[in-house]
Amino acid sequence: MPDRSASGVVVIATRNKGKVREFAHYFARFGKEVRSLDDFDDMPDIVEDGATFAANARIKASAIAGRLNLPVLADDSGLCVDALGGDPGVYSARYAGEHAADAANNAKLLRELGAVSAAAARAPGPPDGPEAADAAAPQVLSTARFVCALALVDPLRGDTLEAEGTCEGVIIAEPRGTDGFGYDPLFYLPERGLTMAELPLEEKNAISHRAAALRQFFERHSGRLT
Ligand SMILES: O=P(O)(O)OP(=O)(O)OP(=O)(O)OC[C@H]1O[C@@H](n2cnc3c(O)ncnc32)[C@H](O)[C@@H]1O
Ligand SMILES: [Mg+2]
Repeated sequence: MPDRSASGVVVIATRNKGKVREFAHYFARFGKEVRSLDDFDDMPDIVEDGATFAANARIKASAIAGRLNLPVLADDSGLCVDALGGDPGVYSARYAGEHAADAANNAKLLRELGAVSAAAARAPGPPDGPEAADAAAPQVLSTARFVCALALVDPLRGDTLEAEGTCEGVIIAEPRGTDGFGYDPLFYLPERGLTMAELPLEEKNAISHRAAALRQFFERHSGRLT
């Protein structure tokens, strides 16, 4: 039977441009283009009130798949910080309030972790003194992980496929790097000596929680999105 869900396009139920960039890069290797909610008119606002990342991914995918009558992939993701008992978790996007900007969420994360601005705390010193030491060894505030849950709701086949991935790291006291989005500038990968925001897109896409979730998706459900 021909795969009626096969096409050159993957529809993703997201308005997050950072996610779209990463998915577009990822699916390009399969010759697939990505469409997001910004590419369609009259898409509903979705209330992400699930208790887990997986529940929210299912909510987003099924809301849009029902509207378009097409297979739709959704990503619900976030940051879980051990020193904060797993927060902000499913509240990552709205940690500093509904529609909060990334900078506000990052500032709140540092406040909750009790970080004083290193610039304010640092006593004046020789140019190659404390600053140079900071660049090599950032101040670590907590261990943490990014989590990504994926759900593909396919109304043509009547099924829902899921996968989940994580990426371990630590939260540092001062942001570094300008790539990526969200909490990337505060999420440091000790084995790389870089934050997620210092990695080029192709490297983030090789090691991130989103990449891990996609890998699991393809292992479990081979052929369904490619
Ligand atoms: O719901 P959609 O429309 O997909 O977009 P969103 O930004 O609201 O996405 P989520 O509800 O999944 O919330 C995820 C938040 O977690 C953070 N986050 C997720 N993945 C991240 C990543 O790869 N790097 C940095 N922060 C990330 C970031 O703050 C996101 O806004
Ligand atoms: Mg969201």
